[in-house]
Amino acid sequence: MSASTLKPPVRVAVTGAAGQIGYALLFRIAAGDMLGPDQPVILHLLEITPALPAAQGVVMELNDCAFPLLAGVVTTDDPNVAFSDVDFALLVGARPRGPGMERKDLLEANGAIFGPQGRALNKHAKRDVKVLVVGNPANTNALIAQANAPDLDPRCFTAMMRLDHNRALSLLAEQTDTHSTGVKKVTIWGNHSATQYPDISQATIDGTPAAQKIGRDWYETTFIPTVQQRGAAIIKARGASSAASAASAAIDHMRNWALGTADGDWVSMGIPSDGSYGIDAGLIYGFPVTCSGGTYTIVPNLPVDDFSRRLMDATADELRGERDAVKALLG
Ligand SMILES: NC(=O)c1ccc[n+]([C@@H]2O[C@H](COP(=O)([O-])OP(=O)(O)OC[C@H]3O[C@@H](n4cnc5c(N)ncnc54)[C@H](O)[C@@H]3O)[C@@H](O)[C@H]2O)c1
Ligand SMILES: O=C(O)C[C@H](O)C(=O)O
Repeated sequence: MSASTLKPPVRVAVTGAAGQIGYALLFRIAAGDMLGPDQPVILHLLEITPALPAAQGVVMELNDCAFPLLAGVVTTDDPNVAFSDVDFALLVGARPRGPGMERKDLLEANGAIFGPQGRALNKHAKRDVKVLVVGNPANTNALIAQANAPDLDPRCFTAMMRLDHNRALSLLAEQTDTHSTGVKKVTIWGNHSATQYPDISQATIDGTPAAQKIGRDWYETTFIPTVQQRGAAIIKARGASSAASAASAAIDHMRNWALGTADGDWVSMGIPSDGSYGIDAGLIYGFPVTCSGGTYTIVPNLPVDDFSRRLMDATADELRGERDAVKALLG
């Protein structure tokens, strides 16, 4: 692409830039996977002070790739610098869980990171900044950041459900011997946790309702728990939490938010509830959404049967409990 067909650069902040997700994410953003082949980016990397030398090493490697779309890199340990004028912010920097832990066990250690970052975004980011929280527990960390950014539209803050969504697509494709691109209209409701509800009641597989292709028993006893527990299974297998697949999901989430979703399908995003589907307004909850023109819209009027209602309410209950546990951090 010639320089004259490129858009003006946008600023993309990534926190935890020296971590394992950061390492899988930054090169793909700089290659244009997130915002397209005509969109130059200036990366703003935030790390804690002791990790700055490692972050500098990542910058050396970014430079060594000579990416045509990389228009600059800012590296800092100061959120006020990192979030200055940013159009996008991917909040990854936080502790990962180890074996035997649930993601909410990280609330105390990680919750404290997101208040100051919310305040810095409030002061310095573009007013239409798109924020994706990846650091766990992602939904409640997004709530903390949002609560500390009262001058930004609350809808600027989202949490990542896309890894769960992609896991569900892939598992359904494997089970029905097709490709994940043939699987549409899957929803991950609720929390990015073991209570999430991977719902295939509206899903189609190669155009046929999923319920006609897979048995109810496999759905309830294998599919749902496998998607819910996939993060723990990766930790067990790798000895470290998912990184490349998490980075890929973050790219997918931001690309769809910025550039739109495909006709005839939707994606799952953790977004502030507007009360749709009986979910308390304000909770950062996974919903089915379509995106267009840089905004997301909850898919309306889907039927909810008793089975779905029970699982949607259970994951909302967990989010309410997490919100109550961090009351002191909510500004
Ligand atoms: N939402 C999801 O689907 C999903 C998927 C995978 C991992 N995660 C979560 O993402 C987070 C990061 O995972 P990882 O594997 O990259 O961990 P990691 O330990 O490899 O990297 C985390 C990085 O964040 C940095 N960091 C810590 N505090 C920071 C702060 N205040 N500001 C900036 N940087 C800071 C650390 O120095 C470290 O370099 C974890 O909380 C993990 O559980 C979420
Ligand atoms: O499971 C984890 O702790 C990491 C991440 O949230 C995942 O789902 O892989």
